[in-house]
Amino acid sequence: MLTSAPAAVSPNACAVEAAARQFLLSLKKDCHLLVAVSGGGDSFGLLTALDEMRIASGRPDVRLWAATVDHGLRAAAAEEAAWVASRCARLGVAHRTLLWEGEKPASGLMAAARNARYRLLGGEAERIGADAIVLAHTMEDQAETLAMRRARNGSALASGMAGRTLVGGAIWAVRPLLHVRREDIRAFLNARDLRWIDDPSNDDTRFERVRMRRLLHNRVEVLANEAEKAARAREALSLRAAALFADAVTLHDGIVAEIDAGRFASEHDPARYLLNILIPALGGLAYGPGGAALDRAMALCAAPHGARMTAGRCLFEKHRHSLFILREGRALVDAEIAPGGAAVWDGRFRIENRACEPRRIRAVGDGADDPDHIAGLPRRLARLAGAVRPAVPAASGVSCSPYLAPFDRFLPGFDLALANSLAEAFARPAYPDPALAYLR
Ligand SMILES: Nc1ncnc2c1ncn2[C@@H]1O[C@H](COP(=O)(O)OP(=O)(O)OP(=O)(O)O)[C@@H](O)[C@H]1O
Repeated sequence: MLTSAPAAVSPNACAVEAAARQFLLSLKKDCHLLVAVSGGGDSFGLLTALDEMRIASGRPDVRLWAATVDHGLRAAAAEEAAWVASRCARLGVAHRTLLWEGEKPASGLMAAARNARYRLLGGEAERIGADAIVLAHTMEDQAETLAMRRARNGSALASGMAGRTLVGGAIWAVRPLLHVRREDIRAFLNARDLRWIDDPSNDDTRFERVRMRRLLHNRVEVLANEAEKAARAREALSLRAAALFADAVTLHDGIVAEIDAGRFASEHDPARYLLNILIPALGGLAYGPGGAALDRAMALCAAPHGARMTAGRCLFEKHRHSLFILREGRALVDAEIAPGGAAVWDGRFRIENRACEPRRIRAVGDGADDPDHIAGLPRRLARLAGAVRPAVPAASGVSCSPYLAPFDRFLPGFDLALANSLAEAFARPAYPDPALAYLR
């Protein structure tokens, strides 16, 4: 384990105190926070600042917990978590180490580790009854994220990280240091003679983020300002998409979207944004197809009757004035659900098994459903839609509720209104309102 304390002390150490104070003052009374502390300078600085400023800003009612995720990927991780635990004990903050157990994937390890980290933090927040999770992403993280998304998507509409993200449909993860420079956090810790752990992967140029960091040099503030503007533009676009959803989309039985093709063709930007959410919601994937697939789907709005395509596990069909979208009938995988267990099936339905035996969930398949069952749908589409539902026999002890893949794992704050419009149409509860969850 390495700890370090570079000598330079920036005059901006108080930026950390100011951000912590502002955040604390925004919180509801008796707010319970779970601070995600890796032991690095950013998150240890955040915990220290929140602890100190709780008293200094007159918010002793705010209670802090801390958690460290040991991904089980580096030998030193357990020792680092123990170090965080010892620092928390000194501050009088309850701490828990959360271990990522089970098989690790051979590819996509970093994304899987990130998903596991948020799942574990969400579970711990629920266990202790926290009102929000607090993360220590900095201005540098914001600038790197924006630059990486631009490089990947080549889009002028790329945005940075949201100031808050709903995790697992249940708890908001908040980023109060998004406007604070990393060097200021280091200066804050140095001024208190506190040390932290330097994670060696922060210098590992096999990671895109590390390579991007080296390229950015002195563009951090410029990019962070651009991220701020992009966030406002994205939120406005998302609101327009929500209005378009209400006006120009009919959802049949929570399984087929019927789009007013003329409206979509005439409102290109919000329509494209909305399609990139509707497609994964109906296809059961976490992300929309973006790029060329999305352009083809938009072009289909103006195509003649009978035009078809597939993308993002969805079938698209143009009928006179409507574009229909539904899950296509391939790659529907069976799932076995243990007694008393729950799982997400096909990324579209949350299935709970209250029976005493395991239950195997599969798609209804061809020819099993009443083709006229879905009112207002052409018979052939009704039959196709019936076939991609989960087969849930009556009185089997199994219940099934809609799952919105693009939002139920991670919902960026920008999209809250849009997510709630979809939640209502899919007949599922609204997502938690930050104003009720943790804000004053
Ligand atoms: N092992 C960990 N245990 C607890 N919290 C962590 C851990 N790793 C990261 N965090 C939290 O997440 C914040 C961001 O960390 P980091 O920049 O490494 O994550 P990232 O993967 O780049 O971002 P994201 O988690 O949004 O994808 C940290 O400041 C800390 O609050």
